[in-house]
Amino acid sequence: MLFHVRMDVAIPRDLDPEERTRLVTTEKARALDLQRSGKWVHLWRVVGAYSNVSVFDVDGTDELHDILWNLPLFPFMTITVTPLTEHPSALSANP
Ligand SMILES: O=C(O)CC1=CCC(=O)O1
Repeated sequence: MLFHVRMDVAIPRDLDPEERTRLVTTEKARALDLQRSGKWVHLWRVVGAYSNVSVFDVDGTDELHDILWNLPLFPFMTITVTPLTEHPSALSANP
């Protein structure tokens, strides 16, 4: 199943800088692993915001929830999930 996910990041300004660096570094490593595994299909920065829009290809809502819940920056993100299905006018639906 495909899901569009928007993540708006808000790390507290007073967070210890070393902890901030550790979180961002581990988040990046996790994101790269998930992209290599094929679960995190797209990862785009939203222009002008500390936000991303992503597409995940996972077995279902439980797997997506587990992935998002375990992201290092999860405590500092507001996450909006939109399930996707093929549009009937998409090229992929009209070979
Ligand atoms: O910077 C972000 O948008 C949050 C994030 C998701 C994956 C990553 O490496 O950073």
